[in-house]
Parts: sequence; structure tokens; C-alpha cells
Amino acid sequence: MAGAGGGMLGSCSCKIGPSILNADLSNLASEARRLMDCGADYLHLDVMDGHFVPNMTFGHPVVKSLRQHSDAFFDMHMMVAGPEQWIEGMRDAGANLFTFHVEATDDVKGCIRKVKEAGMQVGIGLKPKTPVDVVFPYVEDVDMVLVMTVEPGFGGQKFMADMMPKVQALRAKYKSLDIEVDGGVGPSTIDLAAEAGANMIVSGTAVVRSDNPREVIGQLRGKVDEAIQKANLER
Ligand SMILES: O=C(CO)[C@H](O)[C@H](O)COP(=O)(O)O
Ligand SMILES: [Fe+2]
Repeated sequence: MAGAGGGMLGSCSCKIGPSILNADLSNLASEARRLMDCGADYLHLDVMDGHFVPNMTFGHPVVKSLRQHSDAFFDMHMMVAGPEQWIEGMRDAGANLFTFHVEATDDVKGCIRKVKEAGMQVGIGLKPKTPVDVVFPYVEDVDMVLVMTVEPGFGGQKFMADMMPKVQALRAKYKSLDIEVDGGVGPSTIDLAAEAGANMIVSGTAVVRSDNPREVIGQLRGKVDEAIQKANLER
């Protein structure tokens, strides 16, 4: 099944993408269905290789299986060393957006080109210790920039508010860029992320472990929509 929503990026509108990292991974298809039915715009799938980060999750065979059960937009958060070697596999598995880390390759430009040639949209991510200007040379060539708000590797960590200046710096320079935040984002931290200018919101634990995921997704969306409206009025 080909992924739907292939053209989802580019409009800088609010998009909420639950991370399935802390979901019931033994029931991935039903978790995906549950989250999309609760109003998610896309699914954020965390791929960890045990090298780039000290944890492991899954690779393209699992993504390919999930694609048989879901036509959601798949945002692949590639926490892997040497992301180039995963491009074809993820494309064939039905991934829509391939987001790799600038720290993970010596050839960021080449990796961006290869992802595009493979027919996927491309995002670049940066870890908390990486300064934001490292991504500036690539922003014009990508569909999305991911600002990590926790040290990558595990779900359920505390949101790092001191990453917001990176989001603000990107938003100040690029008004219509899709900017994603990931890590510790939920109803208690969304205000900071939304006001800084993030429009793609990854939320794992806060959504997946909630008794009412629909309500949490609605709250996150409300805050981001409000901040976007405010920013548009101020322009
Ligand atoms: O990339 C990640 C961790 O490296 C996850 O996407 C992120 O942690 C989401 O989970 P939570 O909202 O629970 O922090
Ligand atoms: Fe992630």
C-alpha cells in the first residue's frame, strides 16, 4: 500500500505526529490505527540502531509490515549511523519522510540528494548539543528541520526548554519552513514549542499513555494553531 499524504509537508500548518516509541510495539498496527483515529496527522516512527543512540527499535521490515495495515504518512526518525544505507530499504517499505541527523554522516548534502532521488521527502535533525547554525546551509534543500528537545534514544524524557532559541532562530529566518520538535512534548510544554515557532509536533508518552489521546492531540493542535494565527497577525 502506498503511503497517503505524500504532499503533507510544505504548508507550515500545524501537524501532530504521535511517536509510537512508548506504544505497545507488539500491536503496532492497532496502535497506528488508534492514534490516527484519534486525530493524528502523521505517525513518527523512531528507528534506532544501537550505534548512533544507545537503544534499538526496528528497521524497514517492520515498517514494511506496518504499511500493509496503515496508509498514514510515515515520518521516519532515523537515529542511525550512516543513514545512506537505509534509504532504499525505507523507501521500499513505504516511508514518506526520511529524517536523518546532521551528526550521523560526513556528507549531509549527498544524503539529502539520495533521499530525494529515492522519491521520499527529506528532513534533517539536530541533537541538543549541536548548534542550530550547523543546519543553515541545508535548510533550502530539505522539507523539514527537526529540533530534538531531548537527547535522542529514549521516550519519556524531560523537555529541554533551552532548545527553543534554535526553533526561534529557524523561524525568524524561514517563515514557511516545517519545523518539528521531538522529545518531552505534551500539554505542559506545548506552549513553549508553539510560541517559539514549531509547527510539527511529535508527542510520544503524553499521547500514547493518555486515557484520552484524542483530547491531548486536540489540546496540542489548539495551542499550535493559536500561535500560528498570532504570528500571522504580527507579520
Ligand atoms: O526520538 C525520540 C527519542 O529519541 C522520540 O520520538 C521522543 O522521545 C518521543 O517520545 P516522548 O514524547 O515520550 O519524549
Ligand atoms: Fe523521534
